[in-house]
Amino acid sequence: MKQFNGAFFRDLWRISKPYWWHSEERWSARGVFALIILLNLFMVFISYRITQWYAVFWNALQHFAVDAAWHQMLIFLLLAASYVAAGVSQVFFTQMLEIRWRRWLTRHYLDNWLSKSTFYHMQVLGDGTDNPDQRISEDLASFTNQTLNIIIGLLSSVTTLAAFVFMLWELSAMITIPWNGSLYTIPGYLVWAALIYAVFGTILTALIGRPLIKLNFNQERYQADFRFSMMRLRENSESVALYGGESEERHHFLQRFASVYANYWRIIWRSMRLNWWVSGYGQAAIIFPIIVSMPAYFVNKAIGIGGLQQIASAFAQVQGALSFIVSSYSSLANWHAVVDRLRYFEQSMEEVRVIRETHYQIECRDAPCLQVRHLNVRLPDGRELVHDLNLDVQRRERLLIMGPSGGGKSTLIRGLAGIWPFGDGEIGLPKADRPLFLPQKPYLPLGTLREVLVYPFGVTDLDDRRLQQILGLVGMSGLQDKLEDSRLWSHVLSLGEQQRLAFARVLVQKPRWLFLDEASSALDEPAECQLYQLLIEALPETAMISVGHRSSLLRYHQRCLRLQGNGAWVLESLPEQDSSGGLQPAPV
Ligand SMILES: Nc1ncnc2c1ncn2[C@@H]1O[C@H](COP(=O)(O)OP(=O)(O)OP(=O)(O)O)[C@@H](O)[C@H]1O
Repeated sequence: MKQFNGAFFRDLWRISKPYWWHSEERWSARGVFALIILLNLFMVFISYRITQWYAVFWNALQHFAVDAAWHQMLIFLLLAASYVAAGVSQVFFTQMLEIRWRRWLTRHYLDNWLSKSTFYHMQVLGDGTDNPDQRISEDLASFTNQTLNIIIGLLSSVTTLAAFVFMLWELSAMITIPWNGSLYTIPGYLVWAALIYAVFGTILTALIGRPLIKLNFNQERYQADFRFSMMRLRENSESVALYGGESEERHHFLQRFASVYANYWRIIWRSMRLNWWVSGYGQAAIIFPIIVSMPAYFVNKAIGIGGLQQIASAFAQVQGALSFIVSSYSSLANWHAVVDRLRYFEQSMEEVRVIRETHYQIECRDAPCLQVRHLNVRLPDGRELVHDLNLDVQRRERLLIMGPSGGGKSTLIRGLAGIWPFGDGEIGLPKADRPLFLPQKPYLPLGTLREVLVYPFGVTDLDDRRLQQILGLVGMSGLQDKLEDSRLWSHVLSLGEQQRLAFARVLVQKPRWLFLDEASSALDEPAECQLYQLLIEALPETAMISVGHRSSLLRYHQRCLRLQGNGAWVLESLPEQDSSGGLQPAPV
């Protein structure tokens, strides 16, 4: 699997194609890429000239030609300055292309991950992709960086090869090898020597370095798991502190870190073997061309020091290009691992999409009110939580959903929200109205209190005075002067206070259709009643569908849907509002 075979290149193409083929940036990206290639060609040309320069300069030195040597120094200055300018520009444009590509890919992946609640379905379906956040934040960065560097490196090697093989071939003609009293010339002798040297090196390096691909892949995964476990502690710091679960957590962290540690040792041993080989191979490359040209220098004196220098330099270029894979094996291994991880991530998003399309058969359509027809809600294993539900909820109407714990109330709400992928039937809602769903644990985004209040729609026509008034109404007057404060609100506020903020959100956004999934469960009964009363008075047009356990909620609703947990359900209408709380529901 971990080979640079057709499957790898197909994956690489699949990840790269949208940007280079379809994106709105494709032309500018191609233009910058072409510029990088041109700069590269220019650099190869300069290298070629410098290699020729070696011969002239060293021969001038050998013959004590002072003027010629100084003249060559000047030429070298010009060549070196051009090389440096081209090199710096090439790095600049490569980095520019890299960050632009990364920006585009990040948006693209975020769109796919966030669209149609894919992030949620990946979690619900227990999909195997670990740490999607890391895929998007880190792997995309490595992918763009490594892909560009490796491809540009490869192109550079090919052009270098093309230029220097020719030179080396010509230089080979100068080398004659004495054998059995005669002198022999082998056409392309130096090219063959470089080829054998590089192929031999590449094969051995591939053999020694191949396990690094899997090891690097695992290392990233273990590190992400380790980091994720600590992130969970941060999120649940209070609960862990209250449970006194520190030693258990510590044990858990160290267990995860043990995998990081053990795998890293494997990488160290494997890298050490590889480094022995790569370093030795690199050192030998300095002396190897001199050894193969020695007969020409010592035996038949066909070349001077200049020729020897030129051969060494040209050989180094050819061998360097041929052994591109040799010198960058570990980055190729990393690259492979990054491409694999992105492919798994894409594949998981795709699988979730397919499951959603095959299992999710709830048709959502436009309707004058909430209309539920033949709705079946199931668990992933096929067990039915709600069977053949038929129900209409009109504007201004309020429905309470009750039932045993684990009976499927929240799952039904998820189904009504269109995010639960297992079920079929029909749900109608007025398309123009944006329903608001309040879960039991309100989500408070990072940002100012104002941003928390206007989440998720982001805008409000209400001024500060009205927002402060709303905060007062939901019993959060202590926050009235903190609209611009940016804090980790979910950590600062108690669950009850967070639920009060969620009610404030309802008053800010005034939805026509409001779904409350135990949205007041952390409040005491009087506070819960007060908030319900407030909503009913402030939003008389709004239809409310609540999930709750407390019978005190019955008085705020006109009907009650009781789920039995085995698919069966009963719809009851409730007597008119009774402030005494003594309600006796009557079956419909
Ligand atoms: N992602 C999931 N995969 C498998 N089963 C699930 C998943 N989510 C929920 N369930 C199961 O679905 C059943 C109904 O869960 P749900 O949260 O809807 O119950 P509930 O009636 O809202 O319970 P409670 O009153 O305790 O909040 C439970 O048995 C639960 O374990």
